[in-house]
Amino acid sequence: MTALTPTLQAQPADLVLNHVSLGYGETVIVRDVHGKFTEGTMTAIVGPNGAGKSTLLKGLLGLLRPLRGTVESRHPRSALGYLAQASEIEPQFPVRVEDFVAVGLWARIGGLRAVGRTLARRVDEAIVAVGLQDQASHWIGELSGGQFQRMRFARLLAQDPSVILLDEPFSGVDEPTVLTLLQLIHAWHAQGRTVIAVLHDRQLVRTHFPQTLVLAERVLAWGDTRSALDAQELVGARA
Ligand SMILES: Nc1ncnc2c1ncn2[C@@H]1O[C@H](COP(=O)(O)OP(=O)(O)OP(=O)(O)O)[C@@H](O)[C@H]1O
Repeated sequence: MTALTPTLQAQPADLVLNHVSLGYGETVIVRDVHGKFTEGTMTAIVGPNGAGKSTLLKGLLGLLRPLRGTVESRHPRSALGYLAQASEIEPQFPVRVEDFVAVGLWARIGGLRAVGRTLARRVDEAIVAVGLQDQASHWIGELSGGQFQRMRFARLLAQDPSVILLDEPFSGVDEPTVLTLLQLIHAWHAQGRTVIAVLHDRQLVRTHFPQTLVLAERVLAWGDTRSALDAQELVGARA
């Protein structure tokens, strides 16, 4: 992707929600969300525990079909990068770091195709970008918690998605790793990619995320971070 400084109003919407309600079975968890995520924006989703933040991400990704309303994506699923809250893989699974990261390519090339030299280089670069070059051939079970999260970010880098959805990416992660991962997120943003992250740390949101969506079953506020968090405080819903 080319670097750009987006004039947000002029950018197309990557994801559009039309009065979307989401839930499980008969139970509605997220109600009547209406709005859009514009290309190149960097949005935090905050709200109390159980507010439906992870559920909203799953709706945006198409992993959960809306109970009401529609979600429109400008991109195929393969161009949406997703970091789930819990790891999607058991840490003791016998796979090496470089192979785990290479799975990020599958979304784009298909799992059974040979990885050519250019793509193999992309995996190497992703591993270096997160500082795991010395662990590339290690089993994933040998990594610390912070290294494991760096590896999951490297897989997203290898995937090269246009829109990145992160569910509590810093939870349980050491401070140096948080700084490294924040740098990667800012680099994605500077490249014009769209970033959406569920976060709990309000100070981190204020410092790093220009846009915020406050969710407590419904959207309480959605806009520039300062106004959204101020509105949240007014209605008394703490992140
Ligand atoms: N697969 C599921 N089946 C049934 N209920 C679910 C499922 N996943 C989540 N829920 C329920 O939906 C509600 C919202 O969960 P969700 O994880 O979306 O909230 P959240 O805002 O991300 O919470 P937290 O900040 O605690 O991670 C919770 O009551 C949860 O128990």
